Amino acid sequence: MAEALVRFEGVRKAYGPKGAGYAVKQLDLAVQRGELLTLLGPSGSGKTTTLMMLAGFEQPSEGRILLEDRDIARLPPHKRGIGVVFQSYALFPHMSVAENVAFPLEVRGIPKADRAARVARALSMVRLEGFGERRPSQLSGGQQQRVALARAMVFEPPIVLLDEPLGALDKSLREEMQYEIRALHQRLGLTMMYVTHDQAEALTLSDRIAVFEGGLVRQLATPRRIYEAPANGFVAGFVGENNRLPGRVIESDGPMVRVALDCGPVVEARIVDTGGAGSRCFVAIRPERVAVAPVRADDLGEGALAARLTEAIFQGDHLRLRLSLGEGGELLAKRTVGGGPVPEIGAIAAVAWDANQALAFSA
Ligand SMILES: Nc1ncnc2c1ncn2[C@@H]1O[C@H](COP(=O)(O)OP(=O)(O)OP(=O)(O)O)[C@@H](O)[C@H]1O
Repeated sequence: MAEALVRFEGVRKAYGPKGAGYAVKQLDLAVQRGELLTLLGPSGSGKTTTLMMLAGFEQPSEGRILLEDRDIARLPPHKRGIGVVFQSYALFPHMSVAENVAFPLEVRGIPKADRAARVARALSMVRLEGFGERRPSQLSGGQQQRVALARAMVFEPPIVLLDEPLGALDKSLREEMQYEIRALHQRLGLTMMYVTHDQAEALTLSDRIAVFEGGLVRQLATPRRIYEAPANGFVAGFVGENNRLPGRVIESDGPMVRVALDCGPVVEARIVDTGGAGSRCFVAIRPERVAVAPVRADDLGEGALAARLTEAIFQGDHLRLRLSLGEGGELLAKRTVGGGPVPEIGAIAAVAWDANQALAFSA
């Protein structure tokens, strides 16, 4: 069992009077030593509030926060020894890069003689050797964010918190920095808590992801499990693309359920959290799991459904196919380029998927 570095125990947070609602409703969460844990969720779901309570800029209304088994709820931020990186780089513009990185050491009373070597080491970790004399304004956005990262790591904190640190960067730089942060985390064995609303970023970076909604963690698991085995309809819809086919439960049989889709067809799916016969539900199936083939001689093939291809968009490594299914149903499929014949636009196509890959959620 990995060891917990940080523990949130029964934490709740109301900003105003409690009757007005909680920004964090109930949080029991352990961050393991050496892991990169991402808090992922839509705007307003409580991610930043959680991070701020750990950093010490907000106080929980209830519950305890433990760092290395010590309750830190009453400690001010600078006594917690936690590194924080925000979206806005928050570098001091009038100081050089080296002075910015040295600042946390100065505040902690590290002798001047020791500072230079530690600053140089932190700058080399983020590949900014030789940039120490520059001012932040003489650096690109990505470089400034690396300085902020160096400043958060220079005093070797037990955990580094990052709140949408790449939010201000353009897409390609963002992706490059994601790999850099991940590499840094792995190389140094750093424990990190990372906030983002970008699910692709969370999948790329994380050891584990906590998916937030409405002040609650809806699932806590590895990126792979979050993607392949979402615990509820919210996670299925929020992480990655998913077809959502509404319908009604006909009957369940062991782990499987038969669903009459609102658009007409009856399909089988694996039960996640559906109710009994007659209850509303939806079936989620990933676009890459939907096989699409031209119909030959009016024969759909066993287990396939008939759908009309309405759109095919070339996206380089794959085709995005849009299909209409039955009465008013819409289905998205992805297939690799060169992966067999594609039906013509407007033609009836045979669509099929493995029933085990279709997940049924209560609606
Ligand atoms: N200082 C504050 N005073 C009052 N309410 C706040 C404050 N900060 C956040 N809230 C409210 O608490 C809830 C959770 O906000 P929080 O910033 O934690 O969400 P988030 O998931 O980080 O969203 P975002 O991605 O937009 O930053 C929201 O409803 C928000 O309006």
